[in-house]
Amino acid sequence: MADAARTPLMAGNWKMNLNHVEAVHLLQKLSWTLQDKKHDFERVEVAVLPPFTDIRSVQTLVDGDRMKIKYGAQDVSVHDAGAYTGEISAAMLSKLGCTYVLAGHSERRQYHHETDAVVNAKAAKVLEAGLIPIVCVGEGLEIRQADGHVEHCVNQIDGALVGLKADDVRKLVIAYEPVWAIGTGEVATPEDAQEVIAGIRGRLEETFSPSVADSVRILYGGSVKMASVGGIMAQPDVDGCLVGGASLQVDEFAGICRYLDLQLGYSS
Ligand SMILES: O=C(CO)COP(=O)(O)O
Repeated sequence: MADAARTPLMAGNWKMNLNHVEAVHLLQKLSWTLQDKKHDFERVEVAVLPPFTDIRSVQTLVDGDRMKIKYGAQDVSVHDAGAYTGEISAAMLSKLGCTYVLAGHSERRQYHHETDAVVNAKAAKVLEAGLIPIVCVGEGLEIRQADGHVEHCVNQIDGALVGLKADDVRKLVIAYEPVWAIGTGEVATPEDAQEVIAGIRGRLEETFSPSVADSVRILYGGSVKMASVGGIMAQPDVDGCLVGGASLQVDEFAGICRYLDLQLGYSS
């Protein structure tokens, strides 16, 4: 089990799915399901990361129903304001009540050529706006096969966190998502997840301090399902999951959020 001082976080990355009407339906159902099962949000935090166009509707619903589900965005601009057509600033996301913002998801790195320097600039903007970046790292299949996965992810972390203050790093969330496990049904073994996540935590200790390393929540992502979440969460350094496909299915995502209850054999 992960350190009890770090509250587990289950975050659903909806990617480019669900318009704002569908988003409201899914979130309402998720909230009812978790409420019905008396989910303790202090014990396992739950968040959703909808497309930008859904966030205002999500905010209205969360505020109106006083939901304890948190929400955030999948990306952010490195700029503050001005002539940057199509961009969304961290301040705009803050105004919408976001808690989290993904920085450097592998799909952004792959399709939009985001480098570690860009991810670093995005993380800094998110922190400046008082929000929490979820900094994503992960290796492709070739790197894994060449046994370079821990080094690769640790280097990505070095690049993404350069210049950040220890007190800011303490607040952030990191997600380890092996690219070969995203959307493939190919879930990393719990030991695979633990190996890389422990490597990242070790590097945080070296670069910052043991107390910073102990504070940072590090999630696993890649084909997480209700059936696999228990084994992953049993690892000492894994503090939650970043869930893609399964977060679009209410029962599946609610089951992932309720992994502790289901393990303890409470009603399912
Ligand atoms: O990329 C992911 C979450 O950010 C993982 O996606 P899947 O859970 O669909 O593999």
